[in-house]
Amino acid sequence: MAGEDKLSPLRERIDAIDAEILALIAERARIAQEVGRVKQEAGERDNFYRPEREARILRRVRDANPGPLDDETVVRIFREIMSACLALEKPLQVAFLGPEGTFTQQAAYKHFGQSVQVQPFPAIDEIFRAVASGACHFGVVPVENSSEGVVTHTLDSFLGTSLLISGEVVLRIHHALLSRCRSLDEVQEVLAHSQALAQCREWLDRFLPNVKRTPVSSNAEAARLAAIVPGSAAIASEVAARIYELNVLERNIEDDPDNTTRFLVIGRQEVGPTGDDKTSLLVSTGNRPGALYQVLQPFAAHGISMTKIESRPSRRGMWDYVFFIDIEGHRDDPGVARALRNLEQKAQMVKWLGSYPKAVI
Ligand SMILES: O=C(O)C(=O)C[C@]1(C(=O)O)C=C[C@@H](O)C=C1
Repeated sequence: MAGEDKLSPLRERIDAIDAEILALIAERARIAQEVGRVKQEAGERDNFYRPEREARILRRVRDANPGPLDDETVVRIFREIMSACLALEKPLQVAFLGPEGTFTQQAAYKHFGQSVQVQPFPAIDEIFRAVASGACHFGVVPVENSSEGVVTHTLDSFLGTSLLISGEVVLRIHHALLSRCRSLDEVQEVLAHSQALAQCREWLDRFLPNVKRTPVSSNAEAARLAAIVPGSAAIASEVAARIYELNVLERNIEDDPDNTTRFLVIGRQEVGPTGDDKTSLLVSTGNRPGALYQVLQPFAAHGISMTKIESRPSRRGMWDYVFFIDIEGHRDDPGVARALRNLEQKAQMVKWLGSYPKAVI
């Protein structure tokens, strides 16, 4: 075959490099096992996963990437190596909003790698319960979407929990239209989560204007139904198409090409500072004049930037609200610590929901 004589020496070099990579990965894995033994001897039972250390490693890899592979690709490769190393120390159980094939499952794998055991739960509050009870080490829940805003179920679940946020995951959301049908004109009903229906509204108005739209509990549930309800189609991910054996009738049907969802990782452990962190807070002020100003002022005074503020009913009475606030920095950073002390003097209640590394990719 043409060029074969030129390929052989290149392939020999690749073979030699693969042997070196394999030896180095094996050595890394043995050291991770040693780390696991040290943690065990120190009496750790559940604290094997160290998000702050992982974020530092992944940022170092991203910043040192010489190319030609892009940053996302090299981070993904190292993410998987670390995931496998952690599984040698202690396999993690991670709860996600199911069923199989949801974007939340993709977010869980993006954050923890493929070597964790993921477990689907049908509702957000069940994920909180699974983590609080110790049935799972961590949970992954959606918190906001760039076109649809906050996921109120998730915010409300923080009102009554002592769980902490240990990380965030940012995922680009690409919706596809999946069906057993062979073409768009056979489709009589579109099933999807209400947020996905809203995110694809312009596309649906244009290409399936007279087709019934039915909201269901998740996109993966829509895909599961589309496999058994004749004439139906689901809006879901291409991963769901593989799981439920559906045809991809159309790709990227979201109206906003930058459609992104942010997820939170919830757990029971505190995470140390990494130098590029976020802190989430729940603040209540009581219903008095200037309450919001009192909440914002300490951050402005200490030069802390706020990345999000969201108000929700407190469930304690009519017109009583709580604020969900995200700020830049870790609670151990001196500026953040000063702003929080100041805020505690002004607000009725300040609940720290966790300080955690910003998403690396
Ligand atoms: O440094 C540690 O504490 C480790 O356990 C090692 C390691 C790794 O593979 O680098 C694995 C899991 C932790 O979450 C962080 C890092």
